[in-house]
Amino acid sequence: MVEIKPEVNNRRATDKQFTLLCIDDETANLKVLASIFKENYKVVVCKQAKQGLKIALDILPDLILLDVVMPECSGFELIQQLKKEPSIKHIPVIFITGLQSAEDEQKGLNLGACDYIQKPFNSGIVRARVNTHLEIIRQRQLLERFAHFDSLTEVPNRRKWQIDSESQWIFAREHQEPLVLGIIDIDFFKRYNDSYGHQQGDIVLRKVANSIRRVLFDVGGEIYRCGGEEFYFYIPVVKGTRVEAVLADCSDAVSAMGIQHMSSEASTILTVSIGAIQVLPQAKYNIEQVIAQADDKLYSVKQSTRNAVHFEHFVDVNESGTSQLIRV
Ligand SMILES: Nc1nc2c(ncn2[C@@H]2O[C@H](COP(=O)(O)OP(=O)(O)OP(=O)(O)O)[C@@H](O)[C@H]2O)c(=O)[nH]1
Repeated sequence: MVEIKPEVNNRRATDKQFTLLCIDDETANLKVLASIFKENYKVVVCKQAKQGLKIALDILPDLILLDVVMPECSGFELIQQLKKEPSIKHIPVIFITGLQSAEDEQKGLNLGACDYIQKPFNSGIVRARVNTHLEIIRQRQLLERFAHFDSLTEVPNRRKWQIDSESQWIFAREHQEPLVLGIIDIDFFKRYNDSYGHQQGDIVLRKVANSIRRVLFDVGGEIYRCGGEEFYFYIPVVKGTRVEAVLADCSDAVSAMGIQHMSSEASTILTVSIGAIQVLPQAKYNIEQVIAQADDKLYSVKQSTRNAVHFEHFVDVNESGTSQLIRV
């Protein structure tokens, strides 16, 4: 059983190991819940409702077990706050409470709880109910994985790009932070397939995607397979992000694998071309316009040497048709 302070920056829950957050003002109840679940799950306990909200935001648990009657903030109040937070509103909440009336149970469920367990509870029943909800979560995560990840390369797909690029865009706009959007394309990949076979081409696609993904991961970015051998990516630009260096690292990560490509005109090894645009998101333009410019940059690489990065700041074409460089 771990009791944690909200300021501690805990690791996020992964789908390998479920994390339960138990919020109850009674230490004895927390001990019982922890003893039931600690063998199979990571259990985080918290004695104060308000702290519970902070912890939930911090660790993103898979499931929350919530008492109702607590000093300073009831479980009914807390669930309403939890459901207002975009990053945690999807997390299932089970009330575990001494309140036994049908009205209270109805209220709890109407507030968005997925289950309502009355105290004193039977350990076996609590375990069974929690396991059922975790199984639903497991299934949902699996479905999301199928829906959002490319099965060949295992990087996120176009559908996920649409979701993530939108939220990155909104975040950057709200925080007035620049964002880089770009496209990566493997050079002479048709010839690679023709020379080394489609199966080998598949292996290379996976290697390329994941080598770049590792580079982007370090700077909070992500790569998406949006076409056969075309990948979109974003990089959030925060203080200290050296965008040119990151883009060069992406290109170098592919070259460093030293994958032989004798029919390429760009090199004797497999290389990529990258077009990228940095933008300070504003309401008057959108992701598609920026990606279109990144595509122009990619096209210009493909028309020249390939195996290179063309990177620029977003150019806004105003109503009079003249271009204007947006300062970022
Ligand atoms: N092995 C494999 N090949 C793919 C897959 N998806 C698309 N491709 C191939 O990627 C190649 C893309 O070819 P082109 O669009 O002509 O581009 P390119 O040969 O890379 O030429 P440039 O982009 O101009 O350097 C095609 O031959 C497709 O068959 C895939 O999932 N696996």
